[in-house]
Amino acid sequence: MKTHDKAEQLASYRKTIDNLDSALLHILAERFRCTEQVGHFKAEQALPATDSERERRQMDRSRIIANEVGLSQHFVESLMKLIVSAVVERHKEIAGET
Ligand SMILES: O=C(O)C(=O)C[C@]1(C(=O)O)C=C[C@@H](O)C=C1
Repeated sequence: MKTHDKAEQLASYRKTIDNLDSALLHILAERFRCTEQVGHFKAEQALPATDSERERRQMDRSRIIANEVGLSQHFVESLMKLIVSAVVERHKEIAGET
């Protein structure tokens, strides 16, 4: 492959990566918009920010999906924990505001 073609190939891969990153972040923002509503609902109903049983079931489900799509279970679990811990922090903030 010529140097120019190699550069074009890499640029093409990176365009795809940028599109996928954008899609991922849009979906993540949509999830946070939903959990924001859950946070307000929980605060209004005086429910705790954390639901450990729900998180356990989510982790089980995430591990199954990770296997189905060929992602590392460890990676998916870490990612889900990162996201859910940010949600719990936000729910605590909302509860403190009300
Ligand atoms: O399902 C809930 O009760 C939520 O508050 C949402 C969520 C999540 O981000 O998925 C966040 C915190 C809970 O501990 C469990 C799950």
